[in-house]
Amino acid sequence: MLRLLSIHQLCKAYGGPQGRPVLRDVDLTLAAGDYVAIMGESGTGKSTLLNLIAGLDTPDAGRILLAGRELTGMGEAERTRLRRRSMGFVFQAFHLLPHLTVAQNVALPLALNQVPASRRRARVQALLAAVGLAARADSYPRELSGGQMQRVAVARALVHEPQLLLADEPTGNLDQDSAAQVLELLRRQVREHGCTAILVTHSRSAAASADRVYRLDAEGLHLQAPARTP
Ligand SMILES: Nc1ncnc2c1ncn2[C@@H]1O[C@H](COP(=O)(O)OP(=O)(O)OP(=O)(O)O)[C@@H](O)[C@H]1O
Repeated sequence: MLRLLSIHQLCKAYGGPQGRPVLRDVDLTLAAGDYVAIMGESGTGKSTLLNLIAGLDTPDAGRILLAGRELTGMGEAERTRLRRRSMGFVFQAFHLLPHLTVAQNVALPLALNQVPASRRRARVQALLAAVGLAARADSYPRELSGGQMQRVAVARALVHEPQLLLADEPTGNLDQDSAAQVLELLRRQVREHGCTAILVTHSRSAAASADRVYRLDAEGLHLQAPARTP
């Protein structure tokens, strides 16, 4: 099985290496197609870990490899290119651009990756159809419900076929029914795209949608639950 993400002995403190440690000796290995959840008390460093994996921040020690490429050895411009091309993001607060339509929001990663406009249209339509929002392509985010906005965000996160999807508390702003719908959709889409996904969540029911659940605490990242039956 192809090893998609390898994290070795990752350490991060804020205020420099002598500052307050947040992550200590974190290890994680994910195969292509893995869908895992990370839980943990508030402040244990879950978002910090996602930021390091995304290359938005740099660790004090340790290594991160994505499909064999060492992120921790790259300069900022190369990390940005890799992030744009190979990663998709879903956030708690949706982060859709309010002045762009639904279709324009979904097309953003394609534009950033210089996919020709002629090829963007079909791809955006396919993704919007997949998340059940083909009829809302010309709507603006303010005209949608929270659950619909998050479905747009899922389409945007996958439209450029990233290898890795990072979702930080994607159901945190949703009611129970919308949360369940978004999780089901996320899982199905991740499977269909053959993507690897990390879901950070406080919600046990959200975590239960993953194949494995890890817990992050001051000692590191621990596997909490065995793989669920597919
Ligand atoms: N840029 C920063 N500068 C200084 N301290 C920071 C910074 N970002 C996060 N921290 C601190 O690092 C610790 C971990 O924060 P982080 O947001 O990663 O935790 P979390 O597990 O995601 O928390 P939550 O579940 O509440 O979102 C917290 O104590 C936080 O205050």
